[in-house]
Amino acid sequence: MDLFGNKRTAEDNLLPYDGIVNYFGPILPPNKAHQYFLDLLTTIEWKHDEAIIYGKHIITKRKAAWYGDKEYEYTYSNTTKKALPWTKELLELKLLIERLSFTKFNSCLLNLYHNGEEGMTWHSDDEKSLGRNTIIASVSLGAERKFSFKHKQTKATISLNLEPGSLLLMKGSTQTNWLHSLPKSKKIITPRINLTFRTIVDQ
Ligand SMILES: O=C(O)CCC(=O)C(=O)O
Ligand SMILES: [Fe+2]
Repeated sequence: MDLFGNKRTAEDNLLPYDGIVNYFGPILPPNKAHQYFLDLLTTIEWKHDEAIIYGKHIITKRKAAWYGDKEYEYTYSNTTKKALPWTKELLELKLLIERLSFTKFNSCLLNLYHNGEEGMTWHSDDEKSLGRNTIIASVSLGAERKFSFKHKQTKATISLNLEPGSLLLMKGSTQTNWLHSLPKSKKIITPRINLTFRTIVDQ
């Protein structure tokens, strides 16, 4: 709801300037969202992420996985992953998201946060392989979590709750001008899965 009692819709831009973020709210009924959550828990090849940060070998508590049309390579924090072939559930979700966003995606990064002690620090998804003004579609399953944006220059921040079964689109110059994060919270004791559908420009 805004100040005037009007309901927010997917057309509203959550960012005041320098980028576009659309929140669709739940796009799956609760029972379907829960079934996808359970299916993805067992069918995805979850692995603890390894990273080299300040020369130190780190193994994250959070688990991750990388899928795509081809064996796309995904590199961050000095480690590289090769995309695995789509599973049945991922293809179904990809088709649904493509219909709602009028956008084609060729890859998906998944994250599994076991509870609120796991999160993701401020970053932008501005890897060269995504190209400029890339569109990222983020689907959330499981625990509801807070998600925040911070402008790189003005430091303005915007937060929202990502509900289970919901869709969030980040587009335009969002990744150039804004950071985003999934803050940790001691109150959250149940797991969450996040899928970010992406488009890798040809490698
Ligand atoms: O878990 C989330 O909602 C965000 C994940 C994210 O920012 C990413 O995978 O780049
Ligand atoms: Fe991100």
